[in-house]
Amino acid sequence: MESSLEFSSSLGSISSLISRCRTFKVLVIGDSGVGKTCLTHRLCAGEFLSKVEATIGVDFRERVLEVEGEKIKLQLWDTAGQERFRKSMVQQYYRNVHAVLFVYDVTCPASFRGLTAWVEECRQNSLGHEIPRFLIGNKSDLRDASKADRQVSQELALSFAKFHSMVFFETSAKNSLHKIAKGRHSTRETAYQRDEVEDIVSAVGAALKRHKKPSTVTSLTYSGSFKILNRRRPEKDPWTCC
Ligand SMILES: Nc1nc2c(ncn2[C@@H]2O[C@H](COP(=O)(O)OP(=O)(O)OP(=O)(O)O)[C@@H](O)[C@H]2O)c(=O)[nH]1
Repeated sequence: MESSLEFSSSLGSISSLISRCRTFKVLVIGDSGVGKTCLTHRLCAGEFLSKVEATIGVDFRERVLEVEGEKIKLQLWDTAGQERFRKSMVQQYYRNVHAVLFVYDVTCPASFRGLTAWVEECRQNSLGHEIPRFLIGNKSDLRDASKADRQVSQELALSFAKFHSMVFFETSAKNSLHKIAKGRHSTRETAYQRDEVEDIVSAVGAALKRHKKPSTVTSLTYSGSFKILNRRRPEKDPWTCC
């Protein structure tokens, strides 16, 4: 008897958790090859995806997090960067979006210039200015001071972000830990600051927590990824960036 009471009370707490968990659709857009798949995988699974193929249509990934005592679920829509793999789905991408992540590659100025077209696509699909927007410069692990003139500077990205009312982050899906040199002479004394990718998750979560029109989730919370399309993927084009 005691155990069945325990069972029903734990069922009760699970159902209250389910009914209280709000789901937010987060659209991830940017040129092909900037690292949207790797970044969303890192955001949800906490690791770098070493083998990737071009996204066809959309891949979904989910991350549950707690913000100020409330559990919320981010449903990340990892969209295709290549026009031929996205054109039939654009309207679905923009339906009921709660936040947008604009991703570019810091080592590829063309992908930064391409952001203007992504902003325009949002406008054409009637994305309101109240929707939180985040600008993410990915692949910071590939920054090379000797090639600064061929990379996207943080100052330039920051001014773009300010102009478009976006919150700016520079990160790496591969290695987002900041190195801090503690000693002058010893490389072994290198320490690491907190994970930037987690900072992005927290910032998105905090912005969405304040969102006025969330949807309530009706399924169990789940952290992981799943795909909408099950078509065979073609070989990924070689990255032809700057
Ligand atoms: N060094 C480094 N490589 C990365 C990083 N993120 C992604 N990559 C590499 O960049 C390439 C493209 O990554 P994807 O995540 O497939 O790019 P995408 O934007 O999803 O591309 P589409 O699906 O075509 O839109 C792959 O070879 C990744 O291994 C990063 O932070 N650092």
